[in-house]
Amino acid sequence: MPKESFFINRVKSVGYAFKGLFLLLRTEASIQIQFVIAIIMTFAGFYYDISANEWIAQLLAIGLVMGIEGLNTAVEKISDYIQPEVDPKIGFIKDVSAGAVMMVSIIASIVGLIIYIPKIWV
Ligand SMILES: Nc1ncnc2c1ncn2[C@@H]1O[C@H](COP(=O)(O)OP(=O)(O)OP(=O)(O)O)[C@@H](O)[C@H]1O
Repeated sequence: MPKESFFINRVKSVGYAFKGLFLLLRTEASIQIQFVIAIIMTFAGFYYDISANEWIAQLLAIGLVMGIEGLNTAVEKISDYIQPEVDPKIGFIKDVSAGAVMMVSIIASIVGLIIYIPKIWV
């Protein structure tokens, strides 16, 4: 494949990915809620003047939760597309996908507690 076409294809892929990001933010309530929480936590980070390492942990936690939520949304959409009827296998697939979001959300909450509890209560 010629180099130019490879480069143009990469640029197009980035464009599609941004389109997906805006679609998630515009249409998915769970992502919208997480986005609002991310903004609140960013303000909290500046207010409590958290360290560089704490910013890294917080940003990774936010990115992980929202990224996995995006994949969970994709799993839900594929599931509804391939099987609109009630189906225990689809139920299992959706449950484990939601479980992945829950797993990173619990860890992200713990990261938040580790960062902010000493700043708020000490
Ligand atoms: N086709 C189906 N067959 C069996 N169980 C299903 C099916 N669709 C959904 N479920 C069950 O309902 C739960 C919620 O599914 P749903 O697709 O509404 O997800 P949600 O988390 O409510 O999504 P949303 O982000 O759209 O609010 C699933 O985790 C699963 O247990």
